[in-house]
Amino acid sequence: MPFELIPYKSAADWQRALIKRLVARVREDLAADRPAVLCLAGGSTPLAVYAELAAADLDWSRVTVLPGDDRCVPHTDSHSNVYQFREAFAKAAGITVLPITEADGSNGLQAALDATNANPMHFSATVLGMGNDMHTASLFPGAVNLAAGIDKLSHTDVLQTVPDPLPPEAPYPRITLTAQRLLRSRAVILAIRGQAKRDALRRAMDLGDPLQAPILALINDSATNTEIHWAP
Ligand SMILES: O=C1O[C@H](COP(=O)(O)O)[C@@H](O)[C@H](O)[C@H]1O
Repeated sequence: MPFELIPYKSAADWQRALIKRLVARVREDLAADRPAVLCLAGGSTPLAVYAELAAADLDWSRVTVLPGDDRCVPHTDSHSNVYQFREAFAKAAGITVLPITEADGSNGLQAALDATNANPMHFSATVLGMGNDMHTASLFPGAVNLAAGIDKLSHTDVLQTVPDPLPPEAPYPRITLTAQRLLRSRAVILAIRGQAKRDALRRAMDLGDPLQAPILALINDSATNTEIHWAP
């Protein structure tokens, strides 16, 4: 089954379940003496989850987190996903937060290549978000290189991209992990909230075309059971 939709009655239930799932994934990898690496969605939806996850009783010094995509802005800018992760995980003593963008906000690929080359194995978990336009990570409908980003046979892990049109709330070029890299993970979790995102998911399924609805490349993968966690 390519995906499983898990609805919650409240945001609090959704948040608790996501934290439990992520803690379990990290504990399992640490117990097996594997590196624990969480590839995480940016944007606004999951930030409260990360802030509470950071208080979990884990050996954070053995955990790495990196964004699945980021905006090409300086790391001191609050639109930067890595800036938001550093704030959210401030309580997780010893954690490594890896950037995939350049600190000065330029659109180079070196940081992304360093982050992915240093972590070539399966992620402990990939957490995805989704925009109302059905983009996930920075795989945007209409981007000129979207086909390369969702090609499952590609050996490319990271891409520079420019959303077209640029979203008004974050009008920046982006660096994104590709679909095949995001899916190389022991758990693929789409974490979304609100009716607009549920409607967008329904629209994506009706369209049936990942070039129009990139989220489909991540939830309709025959080799992956993507968990979709949704709350109002
Ligand atoms: O631009 C982005 O948007 C999506 C969705 O963000 P949200 O604010 O609607 O939760 C996010 O998943 C992605 O990582 C981010 O860079």
